[in-house]
Amino acid sequence: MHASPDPVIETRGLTKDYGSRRALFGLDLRVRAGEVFGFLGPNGAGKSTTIRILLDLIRRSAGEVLVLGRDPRTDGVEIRRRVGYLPGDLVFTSRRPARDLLAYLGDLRGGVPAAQVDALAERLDLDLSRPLRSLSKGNRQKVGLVQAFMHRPELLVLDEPTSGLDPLLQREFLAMVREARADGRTVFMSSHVLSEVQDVADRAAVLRGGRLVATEDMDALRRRAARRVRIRFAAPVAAAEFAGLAGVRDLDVDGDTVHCVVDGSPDALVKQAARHTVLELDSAEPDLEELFFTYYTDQEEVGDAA
Ligand SMILES: Nc1ncnc2c1ncn2[C@@H]1O[C@H](COP(=O)(O)OP(=O)(O)OP(=O)(O)O)[C@@H](O)[C@H]1O
Repeated sequence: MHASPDPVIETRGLTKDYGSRRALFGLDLRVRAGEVFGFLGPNGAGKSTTIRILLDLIRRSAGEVLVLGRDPRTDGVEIRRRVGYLPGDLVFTSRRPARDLLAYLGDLRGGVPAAQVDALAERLDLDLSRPLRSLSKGNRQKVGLVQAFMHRPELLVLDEPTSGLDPLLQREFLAMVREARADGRTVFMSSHVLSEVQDVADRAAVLRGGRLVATEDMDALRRRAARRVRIRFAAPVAAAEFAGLAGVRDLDVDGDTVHCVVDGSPDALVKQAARHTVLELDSAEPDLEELFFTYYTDQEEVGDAA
């Protein structure tokens, strides 16, 4: 599959009112072909509203929307056929086994080999013979994931895909997302926390109170993010040697041990440390959540001032 230069999802000035209450305020969103895009925001930010508009499950109040080059308002059926969609609120009332539902949905999408369904169910440790209405939240989520992935759609739109999955299954799910991207497919997934998407997303956008407050390239974000570093030397070191090094802050030197936070590249710190004998070095993963959180806080201040 070759990547198209056109965005797979594009919204311009997307606005949604529920009666007199505005849920989305002029959203401009572009998701590129072949990328994994994290759509982040706290509960009530408008993630599900946006996603439902993309699938034409609800209608926008204003603005423009294109999904796979089509307008959901006129081509909703085609979009829903071509997209793998996981709803955020999956409820099943049927007594029939999960296998029947998946076979039915597979037929609607032009036929999906049973072996493909079985392989996904096995990966997610899902028993397809159980009646749908008896399934726990986690198992319902697995059925939702199988139906979203099983026809190998060119675009996956997943609303809170990791909710209800234990850590092992979350990892399996992320592997499925990586495989989809390796096949040239596009994944748009929402979450209320960055940590669930940070390892897999190429870019992420933050939605707050119905407004897009940031869109970030994850690699760039990682490079900018702060890391907490601890270095223990063979002999005591002087604080003055480490104070003022490029990127180093919150320095605390306690005899032979240096604690600090490094913004961006640790190069200056590493070179200074290398003048001594280093016994131990720990560097905590950058806290991207904290970096993203600053956007939320900034926005809150703007909102409070208004
Ligand atoms: N059918 C509806 N009628 C009225 N208001 C609604 C409706 N659906 C959502 N809202 C409101 O619109 C806002 C956005 O909700 P939405 O469900 O899109 O947020 P979300 O980011 O998906 O959050 P969550 O993770 O809690 O679902 C919220 O204030 C919500 O109360």
